[in-house]
Amino acid sequence: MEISKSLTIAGSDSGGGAGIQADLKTFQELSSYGMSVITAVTSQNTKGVHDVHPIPMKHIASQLEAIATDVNPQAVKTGMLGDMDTIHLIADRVRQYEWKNLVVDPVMVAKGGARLLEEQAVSTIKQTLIPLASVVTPNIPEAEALTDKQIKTMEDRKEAAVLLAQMGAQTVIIKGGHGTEDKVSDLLFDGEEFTIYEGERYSTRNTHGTGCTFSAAITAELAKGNNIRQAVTVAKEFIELAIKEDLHIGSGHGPTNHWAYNQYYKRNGIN
Ligand SMILES: Nc1ncnc2c1ncn2[C@@H]1O[C@H](COP(=O)(O)OP(=O)(O)OP(=O)(O)O)[C@@H](O)[C@H]1O
Ligand SMILES: Cc1ncc(COP(=O)(O)O)c(N)n1
Repeated sequence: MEISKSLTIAGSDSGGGAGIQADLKTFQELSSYGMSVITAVTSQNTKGVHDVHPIPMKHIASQLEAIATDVNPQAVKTGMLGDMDTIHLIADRVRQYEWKNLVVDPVMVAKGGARLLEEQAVSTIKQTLIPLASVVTPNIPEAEALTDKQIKTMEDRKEAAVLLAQMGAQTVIIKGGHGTEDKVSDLLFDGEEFTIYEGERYSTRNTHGTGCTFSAAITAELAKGNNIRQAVTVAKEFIELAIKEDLHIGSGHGPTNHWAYNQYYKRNGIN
């Protein structure tokens, strides 16, 4: 059996809850071999982002090349990209290396409020990365920034999803973590049909890196050859358990529990 390989192109979170660290933990838990291209090193903990060191463009390019010339991933996700030049470089290399199953998580602002993408680069994501995306996974504020529309109701979310599909994404998932309903609902649009994934909204501060973890789980499942709906079903279960069975690490917004999914199945005697 061929081993599935997943690549994340994102920022490092020294606190271990989001970014590259959340992605690699998720790939590992879902049995996909994880690789990384680091775009920036953040000094970060559960209380916030304290410093950001962007990786020089030349070195981002050489990380991408090192992977492409040896071990090709079956699925790739992007997270924190920082600026326009980095986005252009990544879009260029994804095309050049013919990488398929691109999951674009358009990370813009950290939970604590620090900007992880310069404001002018939002339009670069729209123009260069979304047209290459198999899936784009904005949260509600990111969907508003990408479509220039306020999102209050489910109808607004559907309109935004259609606009994002018109920009070229094959599938759009607008995540509902920032919504105000009692239940949390993620909206999927595949260009034809809408599907709402509704689940319990857990009351916890430990939601640092939920978006990174969710998109990484989709990536790992696509790398294994699953289709998008199968991948989202696993990713929803993975993130729900990771939030529900939280770890209480740090004194701010703690990370999610990346091993909860596998522990749940072990507890229930399923391997
Ligand atoms: N309190 C919660 N209870 C249950 N599920 C949640 C909760 N918060 C978020 N989720 C789920 O987590 C996933 C990520 O959603 P969210 O909207 O929080 O993304 P995000 O804002 O990009 O995350 P982050 O910026 O923390 O990485 C979605 O599947 C969403 O439904
Ligand atoms: C390197 C990196 N990537 C992504 C996030 C977003 O996660 P959150 O919105 O939970 O802070 C982050 N804080 N840091």
